[in-house]
Amino acid sequence: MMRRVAIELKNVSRQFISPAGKVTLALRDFSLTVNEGDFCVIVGPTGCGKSTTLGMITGLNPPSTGTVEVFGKPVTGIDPDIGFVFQADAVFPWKNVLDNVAVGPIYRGKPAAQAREMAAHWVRRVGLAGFEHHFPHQLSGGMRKRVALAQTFINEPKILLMDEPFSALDVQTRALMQDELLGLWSEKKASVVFVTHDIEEAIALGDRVVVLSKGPGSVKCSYDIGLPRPRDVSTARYTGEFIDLSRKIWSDLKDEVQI
Ligand SMILES: Nc1ncnc2c1ncn2[C@@H]1O[C@H](COP(=O)(O)OP(=O)(O)OP(=O)(O)O)[C@@H](O)[C@H]1O
Repeated sequence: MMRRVAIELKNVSRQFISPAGKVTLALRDFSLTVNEGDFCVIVGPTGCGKSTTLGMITGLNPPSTGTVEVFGKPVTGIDPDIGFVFQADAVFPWKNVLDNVAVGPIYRGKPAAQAREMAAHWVRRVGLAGFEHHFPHQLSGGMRKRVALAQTFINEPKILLMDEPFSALDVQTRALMQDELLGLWSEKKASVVFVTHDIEEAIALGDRVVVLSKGPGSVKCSYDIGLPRPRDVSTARYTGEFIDLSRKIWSDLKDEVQI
C-alpha cells in the first residue's frame, strides 16, 4: 500500500537578512519528503540549517523560495497536529507535573477535570507516577524530559518535530529517553523529523538518516536504516550493521567539517 506523504519540502531556500543588511543563506535547493509514519533523522554540521528546516515545517519560518507542504497542503501557520520537543524544556516552572501535562488538552478546549484525568494517564505512561504534584525544579533533567514527552504525546500529534531534545542529558539517561521515545512513537506512529548531532542517536532512532552538507545546507545523502523494530537502543548499537552505518555517516560528516 502506498503511504501518504506527510511532509514535503521542495527546492526550498531560506535567507536571513541581519539589521546591518548582511545576508545569510541558511538552506539552498533543499528537498525532503517524509512519508506518513516515518521516523526521519537529520544530521549535519553546525549552522547547516537543521533548525531552520524544522521552523519551516511549523510555519513559523517560511521559506524564501520553494514550497513546504504538510499532508498535501501548503503550510500557512501553526498547525495543532504538529508537536514539538526542543533541547530546552518547555515546562512551566510554576505548574506541577500534572498541570504541565494537562496544558495541551486544556488549550484545545477539554474541560479541566477531563484534561487532568488524561494527564494522570500520561504521567504514569512516562514513568512519573507519584510525581504528579512535584514542580519542575524538584525533578532531574531526565524526569523533566519525561514531562516534556507526556506534554507532547497527550496531544497525539500527527507530526512530531524534535530539535536535539536529549542533547543536554547524560549518556545513560539519553539512552533511556531514546527507548521511551521509541515506545511512545510506536503506538501511533507520528511522522517524525528529529534533529541531532549524535550519529549513534540518529541510527538508533531513525527509519532514515538524512545528512546535510555544510551551510547553506542541502541534502548530501540519505541512508535507510534497516535495523528491526521494536528496537532496543542499547543493544542495537553493537550490531555490525549499526557500526557500518555509523562509520559511513561519520565519514560523510567529516568531509563537511574539514577546513
Ligand atoms: N533568525 C535568524 N536571523 C539570522 N540568521 C539566522 C537566523 N536563524 C538562523 N540563521 C542562520 O542560518 C544558518 C542556519 O541556522 P540553523 O540554526 O538552522 O542551523 P543548525 O544546523 O540548526 O545549527 P546547529 O547545529 O548549530 O544548531 C546559520 O548560519 C544561522 O546563523
